[in-house]
Amino acid sequence: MEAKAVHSFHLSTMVVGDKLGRTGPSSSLRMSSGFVKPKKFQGFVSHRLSLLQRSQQRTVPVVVACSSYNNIPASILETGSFRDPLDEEMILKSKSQEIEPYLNGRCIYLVGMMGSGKTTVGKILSEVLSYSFFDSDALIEEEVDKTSVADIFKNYGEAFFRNKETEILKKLSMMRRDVISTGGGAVVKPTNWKYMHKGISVWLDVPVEALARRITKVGTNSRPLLHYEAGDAYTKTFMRLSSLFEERSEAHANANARVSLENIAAKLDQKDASHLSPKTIAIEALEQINGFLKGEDGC
Ligand SMILES: Nc1ncnc2c1ncn2[C@@H]1O[C@H](COP(=O)(O)OP(=O)(O)O)[C@@H](O)[C@H]1O
Ligand SMILES: O=C(O)C1=C[C@@H](OP(=O)(O)O)[C@@H](O)[C@H](O)C1
Repeated sequence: MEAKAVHSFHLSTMVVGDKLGRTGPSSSLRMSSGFVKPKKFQGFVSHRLSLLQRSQQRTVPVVVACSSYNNIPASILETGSFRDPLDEEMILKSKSQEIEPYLNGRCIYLVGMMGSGKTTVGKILSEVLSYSFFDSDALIEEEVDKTSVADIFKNYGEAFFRNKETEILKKLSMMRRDVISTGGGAVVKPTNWKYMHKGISVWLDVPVEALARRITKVGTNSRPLLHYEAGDAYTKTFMRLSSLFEERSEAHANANARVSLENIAAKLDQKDASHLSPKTIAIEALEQINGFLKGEDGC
């Protein structure tokens, strides 16, 4: 998780978390103007639940259109080149408009290894879908008296953190219209899947080399599971991530949709998956979600 930008969304709350380079309490819950800031996550949950009850009175039929890319020039579709930022914006808008009604308000859970871009891509998705964005690590930090994930691991142990993670996912599973960046280890517990399957889960599948490069660049302060190996920063991060990736590969496959950076690079005729922009990855996520929705609808 790394969340540096502060966005405000139309609904009610948004989490701002920045685990990297934080020294003290690391995140806060923000309410848009007109609402009283709750002390705890519980406050925002009850507020969101009342919104949910109101919104449930209006339901959208789940019918998925099998046609796609209505507003996108054929030249872009043929080349598959998303490099021009304006093209990327246009495709993001078009694809999100296409799937938004068929999501029927369901939340999107981003799962994947540490550093896979769940926070970065999650924020892009939440903006284009007009969803709220939540980071489950930041919510846990808020609940544990604004204690950083690293300090929660140090002071209370991993099991305590994992229980909090499950509690948070349970609460989030009652929400609608949220994009949720989960912690990398959330995939391991079957109970967490029970909650995440209330929405649509998307696995960001990033090669371990790219993960290790990203994390080495920003440091491992906020990622306590990477604190144990010996050696130079890249090698120890790579080694630890490789074994975690191995342990979690089956669990990742529970996700409804998979966004493989290697597949995107192949589609775009690019050699290196690590140069794909977050928006290009978000576009692929919308495409894979669309594929999942079509499958649900029998298209
Ligand atoms: N597509 C990308 N290309 C390069 N760097 C990226 C990309 N996506 C994310 N990053 C960087 O990788 C780091 C981890 O990203 P983040 O979104 O916090 O991952 P996660 O939430 O999965 O842990 C951040 O420094 C972020 O800026
Ligand atoms: O992979 C993991 O087990 C973890 C990933 C972290 O989240 P990010 O994936 O957001 O870094 C955080 O939940 C914690 O350090 C444990």
